[in-house]
Amino acid sequence: MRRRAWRTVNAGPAARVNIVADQGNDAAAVRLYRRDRLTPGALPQPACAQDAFTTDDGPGAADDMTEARRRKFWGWGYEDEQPGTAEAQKTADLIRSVLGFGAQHVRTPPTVAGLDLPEPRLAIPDSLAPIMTADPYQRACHAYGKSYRDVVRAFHGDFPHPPDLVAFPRDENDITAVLDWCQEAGAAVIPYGGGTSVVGGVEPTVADRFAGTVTLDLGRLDRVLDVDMDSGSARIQAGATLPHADAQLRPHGLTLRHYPQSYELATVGGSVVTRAGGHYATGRTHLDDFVQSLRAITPAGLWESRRVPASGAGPSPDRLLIGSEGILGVVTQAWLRVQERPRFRASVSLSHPTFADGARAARAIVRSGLQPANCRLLDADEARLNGAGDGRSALLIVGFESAHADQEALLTQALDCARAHGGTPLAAPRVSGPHPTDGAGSHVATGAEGSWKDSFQQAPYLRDVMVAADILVETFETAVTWDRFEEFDGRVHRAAEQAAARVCGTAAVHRRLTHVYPDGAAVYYTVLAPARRGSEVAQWDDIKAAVSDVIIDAGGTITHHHAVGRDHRPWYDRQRPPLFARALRAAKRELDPHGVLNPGVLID
Ligand SMILES: Cc1cc2nc3c(=O)[nH]c(=O)nc-3n(C[C@H](O)[C@H](O)[C@H](O)COP(=O)(O)OP(=O)(O)OC[C@H]3O[C@@H](n4cnc5c(N)ncnc54)[C@H](O)[C@@H]3O)c2cc1C
Repeated sequence: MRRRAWRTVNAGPAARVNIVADQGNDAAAVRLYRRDRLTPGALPQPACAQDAFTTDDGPGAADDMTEARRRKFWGWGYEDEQPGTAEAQKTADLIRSVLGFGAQHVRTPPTVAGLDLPEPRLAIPDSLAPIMTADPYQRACHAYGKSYRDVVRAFHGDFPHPPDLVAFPRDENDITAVLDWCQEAGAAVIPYGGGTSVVGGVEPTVADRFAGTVTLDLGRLDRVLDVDMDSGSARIQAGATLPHADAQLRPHGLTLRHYPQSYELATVGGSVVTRAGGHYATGRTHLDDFVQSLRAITPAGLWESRRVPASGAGPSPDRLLIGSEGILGVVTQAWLRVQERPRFRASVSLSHPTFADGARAARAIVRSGLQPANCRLLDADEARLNGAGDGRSALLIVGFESAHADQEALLTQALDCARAHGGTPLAAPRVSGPHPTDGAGSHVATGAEGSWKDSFQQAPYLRDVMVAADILVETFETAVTWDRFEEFDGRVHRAAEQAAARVCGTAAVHRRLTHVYPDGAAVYYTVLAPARRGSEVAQWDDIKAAVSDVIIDAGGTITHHHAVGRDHRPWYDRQRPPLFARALRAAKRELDPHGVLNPGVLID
């Protein structure tokens, strides 16, 4: 007999968290979502920690944060979204009932007052006092990215190397001034966008030769500066969060349509330099393809590329900065290709007997020339955990969208491909449009598709609760060509299951295809296991090393969209051609002669 329990939790003035537990005999799902937010494009600009600064702020302004909406310094989202202990306990109990492991009692998160941060090794120079701070909250906030190992360490109050200072430049002159001062002072500079890196990209762990570290938070550079309606492009400052960029494009009927799972907090600049992948399964989904031209401040001066729709003039300057992860320069603005808001949509969800069957269907769809906006395959366990299946079959979600044309015929074609590979539609296809350009009354995901979408958007919030409940939850991702796909996926999945079971005693490893290409696919694995309090990072590092070795040995990439940072270095070093590493080092020497920009990332 199925039981459905609704619980509503007030988690703060702006947050109402609804927890849905949908439990059957052998199937259970936990979903946690906030209805008032998380609709891409409709989000208000989140006031960031750094928004407390205005251009009129004087020295030490960071200490006065009372009016600002502050990000959690240890986890995902904002302080006012953090549920109280009783509410977190209820959520944790539900999760434990689904997974079968987790602590009986959740731990309470740390407070800034309880932190024992090392003293800053650098003193703020008078010239930079209006934009720099050594405030403990800001230092803690900028000490880590948002991977599991980051959240765990922050949750434990473990902050051995926060940045000594945090700078909030107001313009490019400020960036130049910070870079100049850091070169003189022998300090390393860590460019910082939304801080959502999951690969140690913003963690200020640098060699002893540096006198200290300064994190350069781009959050004040957050405007859409120009919109070119004729060419369908916009000039956007690097520090704009993706929702804030979208909110500024919306009055023009435009959108970035770049939706990483970290959409809420990630920035335009951070996405460009990490070669981020949005969750459009095909077509234009990588930031690489959005970029028309870039502007950056390097320690050696200004870098700006010419804005043209395409060019055959030698190696692309933009391609050197895209993916440079803050080691070559600080990207300050980008001309990006933007899109008209979609008005027509069509989608369907299908069950497939196995993950491999579903993958063959996805391959057939993209090989036939179709470019669905969504073509996401969840294995049976992943579907169940997301409340989108009973754990017996894989789930394929296919969706099309367009600003101009009805999508029904394309969906029918995709449906035929999927059926030919054992797919069974779970419900009648949904076709809608034309919707108004403001998105009102548009296609709302329902059924399995809706369940998956809710879970997808809420995953980072849920992870904070899992950390408090001693549940290890982390993901890794890769990509491989179709000719090797099934063997590769089998090897990696087995390696993850074995490593997680060896390290944690028991574990669940789920996977999904996040992106499908005519020549291959990106696979994304989620590991859930009981964590040993105090050993979580060692546990994860052990599992991660085992699976990363297999990924590289089996011919995959160490990352499809999470970037390299510091954490992926050992495997990236094996993946890239040695001569390329030398060429990259030479470029860095030219642009950053003192090597102050993000040392340890990508190269030494
Ligand atoms: C829950 C979760 C889900 C995620 N989902 C996705 C996903 O779906 N797709 C995806 O691609 N990634 C995903 N990520 C990873 C992360 O969100 C991306 O790498 C994102 O692009 C980082 O953007 P950011 O603004 O937060 O950059 P940050 O984390 O601040 O920085 C990332 C790197 O870029 C550098 N940097 C930042 N801004 C600049 C700048 N202006 N100039 C020069 N260097 C800069 C930093 O030094 C660092 O090395 C996810 C992360 C989390 C926590």
